[in-house]
This record gives sequence, C-alpha cells and structure tokens, in this order.
Amino acid sequence: GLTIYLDGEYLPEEKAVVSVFDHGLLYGDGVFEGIRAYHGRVFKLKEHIDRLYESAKSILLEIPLSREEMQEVVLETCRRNNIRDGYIRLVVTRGRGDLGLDPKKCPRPTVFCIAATIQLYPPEFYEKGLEVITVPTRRNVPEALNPRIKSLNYLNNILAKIEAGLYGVQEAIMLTSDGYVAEATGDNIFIVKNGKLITPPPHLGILEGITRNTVMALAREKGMAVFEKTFTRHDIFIADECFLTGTAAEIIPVVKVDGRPIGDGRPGAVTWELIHAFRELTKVDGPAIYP
Ligand SMILES: Cc1ncc(COP(=O)(O)O)c(CNc2cccc(C(=O)O)c2)c1O
Repeated sequence: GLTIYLDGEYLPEEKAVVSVFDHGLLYGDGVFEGIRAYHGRVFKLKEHIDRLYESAKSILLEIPLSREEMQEVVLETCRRNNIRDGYIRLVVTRGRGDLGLDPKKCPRPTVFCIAATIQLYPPEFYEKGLEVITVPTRRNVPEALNPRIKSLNYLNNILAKIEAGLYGVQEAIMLTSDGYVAEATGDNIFIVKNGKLITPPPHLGILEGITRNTVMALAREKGMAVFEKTFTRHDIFIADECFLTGTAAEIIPVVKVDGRPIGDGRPGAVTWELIHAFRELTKVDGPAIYP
C-alpha cells in the first residue's frame, strides 16, 4: 500500500484518515494541487507550491508549513513510495471543526500528500485527438468564486463533466457567463490560427494552468506568437488547431468541437511540435527526488 503524509506523519494508507468534521469534506473548504513526477523529478514543483499558497491566501487559509517544508513533504512522500514517474495530490483543508461552516471553529488546517503511480490517458487520445462539446454549465463567475483559486470546490467542473458524458464525449468546454470560451473541466484550452497561439486570459475566470504557462513559454521560445485573448465558439470552429493542457492530460489535441471538425479533423502540426517539446522538458525540469 501507499505511504501517505498526513499532518506531520507518514502513515500507511489505511491509517491515513481524516475526521468527518473536516471542513474540506463538509464544505469543500480547502485548496489542492495535482502534480506530476517524471524521470525522478517533480515537474514544476515550485510553480505548483506557489499556486497552492496563493490559493490558500486568497481564502484566508494559513498553511502551517513553509513553502520549503512543503517542498520537502512532496519529495519525501515520493521517496517513501519509490516514485520516479507518478502523480502527486497535495491537499490543505480548513481542518476539523464543528458542523457549522464558520472557519474560525477550525483551529488547525489538515495537510496531506499522496504520491502514486498514474493511469495515463490511452495513446489514441493523443494520436486521434478528442471530440468535445461546449456544455450548458458555465464556469463559476470570478466575483462569486474565482476559478483562479484551485479550491476543493469542483462541483462546477464535475457538472460539466457529467454533461459531456450525457452526450457521449470525453471532455467538456465551459463558457463564461458572457458566453466566452473559458476552459475544460480539468484543462486549459488553446486554439491555433495562422500559426498564432491563442488562449483565454486568466482574469476571464479560469485556472491559470501550469501546463498552460509552460506551453506558452515553449511556443515563444520557438518564435511563435502567443496571445491571451478572449474568444468564442466560432473562433474554435474556424481555428486551424485546438488542444487542451493540464497536469494529468499534458497536451491533448481536440479534433471536433460541437460537431465541427477542427482544421482537417486531425491533430495539427503545431500541437505535435508542442507535445514533443513538452515531453523533452519533463526530462529535465524540477527538483530531483533522489540524491
Ligand atoms: C479547472 C482546471 N483548469 C485547468 C487545469 C490545468 O492546470 P495545470 O496545467 O496547472 O494542471 C486544471 C488542473 N487539472 C488537473 C490537475 C491535476 C490532475 C487533474 C486530473 O484530471 O486528474 C486535473 C483544472 O482543474
């Protein structure tokens, strides 16, 4: 079984339990990160930890470890599970309280870290590309619950995922309340038009993805023009290429949206070039797990 980090201890998974009074469970009151390990390194670990602390600050949740201590928790949890290539879930909740929702009743946040092997997406997702639809469920509005906070509140994303399933497709694209394209349920979205990369700006109300930011940097290093601009479904339909980015998915081509084939209906050349560049980067980026 796995060894789990929980509140300062490394425990066998059967002992790694949280209280039924934990506000992460009762109210989704908490933040998390999904991180990948490749080739014995934890990819973009600093960026993930920085985002975790930003999300926590935004909900006035004080994490009881320093960023350096948190980095060591992630690396040590990987070591104790012999992870060289895997998936890490890092979670901080408001902690155990009473049945009221008042965070003041939670004296100490719960912190846990899971490091496990990862179920990869089947290769054909990348070779053939995904068919997706835009769904009725809109992305949370920033003025209510800002999607830039990676919180434990994923019901908005889950409802969109359910709607994709109802139509027999694997992924859903959520629009903003104004009808602009926001993101998928667990991934950011890019379109390619005349060699230019376009992706929604974070302030639109999306998670500022680390894979998104990495792909933007890789594209710019290759001399491609990259724009953060709002766009609509029509812009996707007339795009040359479309792809999604996320920690679990990495970079996945999208070849059909709402029944419209994108480009020639097959993964595009720019998408493939970025997939290869990303895979190269995963070989060298991030702190080594083992000395
Ligand atoms: C709503 C949303 N948007 C974009 C992303 C991509 O962000 P990153 O490039 O930083 O990962 C996410 C993150 N989504 C995410 C993260 C980790 C695991 C899984 C999973 O599908 O198991 C999904 C997300 O939840």
